[in-house]
Amino acid sequence: MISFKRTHSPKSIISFISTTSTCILNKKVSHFSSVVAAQKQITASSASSLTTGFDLQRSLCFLCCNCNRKSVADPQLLIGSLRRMESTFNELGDKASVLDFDPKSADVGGGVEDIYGEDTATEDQLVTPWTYSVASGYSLLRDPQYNKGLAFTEKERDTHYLRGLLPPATCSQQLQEKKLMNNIRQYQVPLQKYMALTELQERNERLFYKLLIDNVEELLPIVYTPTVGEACQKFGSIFRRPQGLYISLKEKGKVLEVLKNWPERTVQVIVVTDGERILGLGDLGCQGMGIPVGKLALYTALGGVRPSACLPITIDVGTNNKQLLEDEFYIGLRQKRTTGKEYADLLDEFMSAVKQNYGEKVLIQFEDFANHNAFQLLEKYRRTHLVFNDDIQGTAAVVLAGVVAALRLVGGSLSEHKFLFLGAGEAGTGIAELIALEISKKTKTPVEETRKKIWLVDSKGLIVSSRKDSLQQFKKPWAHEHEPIDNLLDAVKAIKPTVLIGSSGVGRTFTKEVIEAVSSFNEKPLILALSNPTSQSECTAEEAYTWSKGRAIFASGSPFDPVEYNGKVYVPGQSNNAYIFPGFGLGLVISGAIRVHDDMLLAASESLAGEVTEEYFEKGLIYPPFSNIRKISAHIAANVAAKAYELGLATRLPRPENLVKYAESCMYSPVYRNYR
Ligand SMILES: NC(=O)C1=CN([C@@H]2O[C@H](COP(=O)(O)OP(=O)(O)OC[C@H]3O[C@@H](n4cnc5c(N)ncnc54)[C@H](OP(=O)(O)O)[C@@H]3O)[C@@H](O)[C@H]2O)C=CC1
Ligand SMILES: CC(=O)C(=O)O
Ligand SMILES: [Mg+2]
Repeated sequence: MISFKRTHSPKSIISFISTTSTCILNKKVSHFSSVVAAQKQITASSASSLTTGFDLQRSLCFLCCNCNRKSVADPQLLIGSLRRMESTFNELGDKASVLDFDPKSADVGGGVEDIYGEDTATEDQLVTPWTYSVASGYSLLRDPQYNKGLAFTEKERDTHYLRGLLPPATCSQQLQEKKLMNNIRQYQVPLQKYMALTELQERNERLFYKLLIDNVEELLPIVYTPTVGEACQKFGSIFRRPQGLYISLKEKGKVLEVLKNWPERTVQVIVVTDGERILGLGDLGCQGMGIPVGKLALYTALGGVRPSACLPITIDVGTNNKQLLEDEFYIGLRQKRTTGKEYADLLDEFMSAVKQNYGEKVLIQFEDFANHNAFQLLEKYRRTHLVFNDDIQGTAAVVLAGVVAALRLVGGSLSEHKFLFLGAGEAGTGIAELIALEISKKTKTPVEETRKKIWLVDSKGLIVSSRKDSLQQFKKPWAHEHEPIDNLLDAVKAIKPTVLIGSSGVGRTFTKEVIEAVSSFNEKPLILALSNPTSQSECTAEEAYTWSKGRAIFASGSPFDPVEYNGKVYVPGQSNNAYIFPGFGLGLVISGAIRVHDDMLLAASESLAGEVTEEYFEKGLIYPPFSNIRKISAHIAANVAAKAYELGLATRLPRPENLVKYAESCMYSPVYRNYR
């Protein structure tokens, strides 16, 4: 048996960690609890030495005798590491007591025999799924967090046992990026591009993020809407390796244990879905996992949150999607959705377990829950957890920003405009409420009054007071006095909105008649078709420009190409919460915020609106391009953090003086690190 004793001093461990990169364990280590105390002691005594970016807990686990890790798959590799570790310590002046290790006493041999009996085991014999414990050599190439492929330098190839495992050529990250973009551009089918990018993410994480950051406008439609929608629909067929954590009804009573199976301990942002309202595609059950994975990729690429600090989660409570239940490749529980107490209990267990495992400051972003759960979950947990509903709150902030920016083009103040929504769910009522709040704050008018400028249409028609008793709770504030109207066109004619917003999840509902009607009483109608993916957009960019005779100011949830109309090129903007949530989350993380407050949403929105400069207005754009998004996210983060400090909700003290600089300094960079 190989065992280690942690008899050396904290100083020597720190020195070791910063000088022996081969001792970084791979992600499969699960014996963390025994090293937490040691970590605390070491962190306290030598915090300033911890600048290497290595994972201290993982490295310590390697050294900890309590772990009782019986073996590793390649003893020779381990012995090599230990020898170098010994000499490192000796060089540093720490003597022989550093390591109590005798390779001769190891009960594992080397060679090519089936020493673990895995190959010869019969079906009813149990085998142990051994894993490499040292990211070096072959395991380093297989570790997406550290793999650099051909970009490993000659020296790194020597130091990390990579000789012969790679072809002789070396190349830069830039060249790798060029090659990959060439490859990706050759795929004609967006889903193939999605799969190629997923494969890259699992192979070489830094290269994946470098590609995404440097080519954000080209790749966003692949890793995000619209392609991610198709990926979720076909998730079972294209599923290769799990990318997040699946918590199903089977794990009831064991959710904390499931969370502990996740290899990373320092999680800052969780995006969680139960898959019931995936974009405008409905209930995709467990296959909704593509959404948390995609959103968190944007957290890293657009907002600079470290990938290891991001955790995608799908809660599988069944699905009511008959087609999926009958699909042989479906990856989720094959049962109808559970509701009521069983659902609430599982969610409650999840929320408690997250807090217990990751503490008070982990951000839980609810994503694509159906509205009958989404509002209740937000209401239930917003006072006890750091929770944020992207569809309700993130969308609200992004749309408010777009509308405020558009005022520069259409004129008037926010309170002088009249809003009509098609769709009165999470997005619709969330946006409506934030607009009403902003007007209320700006004009010092009660929000009950400012709501009267905003009208919503749902599947049954205009929301009016005579329907109040039968309305869901979140619709009731919008039940104004008016005679019933059962369709959008008549509602447009009666209300005469200056701003028309689609959040119904139903495509092609802004018909020619609707757009002509709204254009008949507005010089420049503001039309936002928010529903995703592209197939569900209330209208296309071309329809908006053509039917309004080039007068509409248009943005959509999923991207559309520029449109030429009457010899002029119109560039549609993308009104998507992706502008907000990465920077918003970063702001919460860097300030150590413990709760989300509506004023933080207003702060984020104001920051985004402020990024729209004259050059974009001239093109009719009401959002800045995504190519500037990291700078935009840093500003949003700074504004959100400033608000958190102002409200007394920030715990990271003292407050950094320059929050923009601080936010930028916290952002993850995907440029390769050099290994010792
Ligand atoms: N661009 C962005 O950033 C975002 C876009 N979205 C998109 O918005 C859409 C809606 O999302 P969300 O609000 O969460 O969904 P919800 O299910 O909460 O709300 C949908 C609303 O649309 C109404 N509706 C459905 N069909 C019709 C119809 N034929 N005519 C009129 N109203 C209809 C529903 O009416 P009823 O209540 O009567 O059933 C409901 O009020 C989705 O496509 C989603 O992708 C969402 C978040 C962000
Ligand atoms: C963008 C988004 O969050 C949605 O469509 O649900
Ligand atoms: Mg969403």
